[in-house]
Amino acid sequence: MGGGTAGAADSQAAATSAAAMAAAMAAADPAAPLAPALQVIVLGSGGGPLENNVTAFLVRSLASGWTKGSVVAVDAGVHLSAIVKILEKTQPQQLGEADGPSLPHVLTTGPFAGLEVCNASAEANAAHIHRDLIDGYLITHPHLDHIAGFVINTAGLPGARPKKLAGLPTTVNAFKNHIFNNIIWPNLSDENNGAGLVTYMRLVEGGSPALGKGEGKGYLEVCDGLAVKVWSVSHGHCIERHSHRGSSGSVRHGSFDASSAGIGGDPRAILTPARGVSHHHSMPPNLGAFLQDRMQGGQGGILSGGQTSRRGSGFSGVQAPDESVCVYDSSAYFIRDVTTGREILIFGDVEPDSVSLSPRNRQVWQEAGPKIAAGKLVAIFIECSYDDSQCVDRLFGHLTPRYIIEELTALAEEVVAARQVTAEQTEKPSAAAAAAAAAGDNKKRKRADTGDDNNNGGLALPKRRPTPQPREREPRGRRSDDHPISPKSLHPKQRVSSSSSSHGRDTTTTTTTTTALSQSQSHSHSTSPPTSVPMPMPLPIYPPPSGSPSGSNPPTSIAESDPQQHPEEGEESGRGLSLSQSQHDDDMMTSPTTPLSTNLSSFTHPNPPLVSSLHNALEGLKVVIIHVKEKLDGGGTPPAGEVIFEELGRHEKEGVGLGCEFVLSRAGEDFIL
Ligand SMILES: Nc1ncnc2c1ncn2[C@@H]1O[C@@H]2COP(=O)(O)O[C@H]2[C@H]1O
Repeated sequence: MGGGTAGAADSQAAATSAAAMAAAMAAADPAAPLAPALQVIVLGSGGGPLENNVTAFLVRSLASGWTKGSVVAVDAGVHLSAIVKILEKTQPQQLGEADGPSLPHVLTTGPFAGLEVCNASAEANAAHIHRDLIDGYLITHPHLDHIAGFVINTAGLPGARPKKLAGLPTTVNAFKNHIFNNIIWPNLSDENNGAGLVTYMRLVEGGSPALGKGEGKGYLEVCDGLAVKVWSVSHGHCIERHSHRGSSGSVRHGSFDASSAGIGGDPRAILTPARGVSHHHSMPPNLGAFLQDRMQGGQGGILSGGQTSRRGSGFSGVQAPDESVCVYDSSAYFIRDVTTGREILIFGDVEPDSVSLSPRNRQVWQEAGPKIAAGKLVAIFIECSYDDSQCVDRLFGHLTPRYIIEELTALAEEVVAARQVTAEQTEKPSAAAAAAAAAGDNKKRKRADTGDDNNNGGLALPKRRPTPQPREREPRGRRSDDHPISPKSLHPKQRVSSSSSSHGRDTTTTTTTTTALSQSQSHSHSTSPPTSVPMPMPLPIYPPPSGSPSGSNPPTSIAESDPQQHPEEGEESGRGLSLSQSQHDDDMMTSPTTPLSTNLSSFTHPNPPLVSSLHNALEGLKVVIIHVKEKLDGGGTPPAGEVIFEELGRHEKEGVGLGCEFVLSRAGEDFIL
């Protein structure tokens, strides 16, 4: 597990030279596997409630060594204290003392192996790392558990250069208006007569086409050897009357919630690129900038039917008098090693497309798919805040294992499509030309038949699920709840049992899907009647593809999956799988974020050829689980991360088997990728 903490200075140096070699090899042979090029240090792996382990990473290009400004932080819920903790564990004993290693000293173990330190004190060395090595902070969203370390550390440790605070304009605006506002915290920024310790970098969503070239087009170089591209994603919704939000005069930039925009036609036409391999065919990569321009140009009315769209920072909702739903913006960063082109993808908090009022994950997967197919994108850091027992109305904009699988299935579709395009493109030109000529008419006819007008460059792609539609909102007239409300108090009549909410999360445990969990937690959780329990969405579990490795050696043997032989497990799985549509709909009414029934049917009636092709589609990809929320139950309950890990493994085994490697992140560890 984990990355390369075992690595000593030797291995770090080897990795660095390997990165240089890889670049040379890649230039000679584009198909050659790339050597590690990136390091990710996990400073904070959790999502609370413990405030000393909240989201924070350091990323660097191995080729850059430990030079000034060579490290970029991704979120900084914790920061300096976590670096101190790592150094305290990994600096040699008696460093700088008569009977210990002399100073300066090159660390030989831990995530900072290879770094020369000049102090015996771990704190002083951590201060050096913060002050001199880390220049840029990529913030996914402005929630406290992602920014607190940065805010506190930056005031106390000014360096010679301002820290670059980079994020979507919504994030930057939130810092301006709600953090560095001389109320919550002094204005450390270089705007509005601030102290100048922080300079804001407003990133263009989807990358600016004016930046970079070739495969690096659109990427912004944020530090030595690293370039980034950001996409906005959704992190739950807020359902309250909030006239205070957006009243600051900040116009929301970047991401765009067409579901609430009042734009005619299918919102996916704008939000979601066509199912082509490259969405850039159908949408400018800097859609955010385009919309930003439109809005700044006094055309904000396009968002709200003629009303000025003034929105609160970090929200995708439209601040219109008759609108009371907004979506928290978060983001996902593609981080690219400039020398080798190797990439990782790090998500901030994110919710599943299937429950989102503003589904935006598909566009990230459409960008990621071809990169995975090309072997460039090697790891995805994605949150899994809760285990599968968390009911939908308590997701608060987060993922659980079942939704991770759902999202990764969408990614797998994009990877398969990209591979197919590559395969077709590398066919003999003459054969391809002949086939294209022969198939041209057919395809035209087929597109007309299906109504699918996506332009895939003339290539027949496997049919992928469309991005879920934003949920239709109730007509205003039908809502009597025109008061500040929380999501869980919506549709009170539709709630099956009021005891469900009073029991909180405990009532959800009957949805537990792992045998281990049900055994270990059955004593400590309430046993509410099943009718009061929101049921889980059926998982995207497909039969193993015939002829595939799992066909001959299926991960779930008949005996294993036979409910007669394993009644407990069979019952749980069976319930999730055989749930009727009407029963499912009833259960999901407990949540305002009820997944669309179309999503459900897409899971229960998958396209067989596509399902088959998804098996092992993500082989070679590392999926690092972050932002796990501890339950702090005590009493021998397994840590939340272990439960999540087990559930992911079970979904992999019983589902299509996407083939990726799941890794649970832990603070203090690192990944060499
Ligand atoms: N409506 C709500 N009621 C109670 N807790 C919430 C609500 N919305 C968000 N939260 C919690 O607040 C937390 C803020 O950070 P997170 O998004 O990590 O996780 C969130 C939930 O744990």
